[in-house]
Amino acid sequence: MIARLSPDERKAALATLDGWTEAEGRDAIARSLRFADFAQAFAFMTQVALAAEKMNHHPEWFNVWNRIDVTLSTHDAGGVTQKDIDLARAINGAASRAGSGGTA
Ligand SMILES: C[C@H](O)[C@H](O)[C@H]1CNC2=NC(N)=NC(=O)C2=N1
Repeated sequence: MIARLSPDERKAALATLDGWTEAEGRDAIARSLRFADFAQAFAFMTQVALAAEKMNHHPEWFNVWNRIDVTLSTHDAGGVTQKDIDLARAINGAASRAGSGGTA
């Protein structure tokens, strides 16, 4: 089973991930994104869903209209692992392609 990152490792990884922060009250990382409208937000979610399936690593997310709140943690490990960092990087790539670099 993949190991959780240490607090220092997690901090170092977050420093390379625009828009991501430590989640409140749990061993997870989080980012909020805002798009032009719901259609753009949902198109982004579709891209991320395909990448998540490929990686077999899935986000916890909440969407209302043009906003998406994403939280990443590795359930099997009970905290943040390299898989979450990799998925966060894929999410940032999809966000910049979808025209939202902005953190809500
Ligand atoms: C059986 C399946 O491979 C596992 O449940 C995968 C699926 N996607 C996952 N996603 C996340 N975020 N954490 C996991 O531990 C995880 N495990």
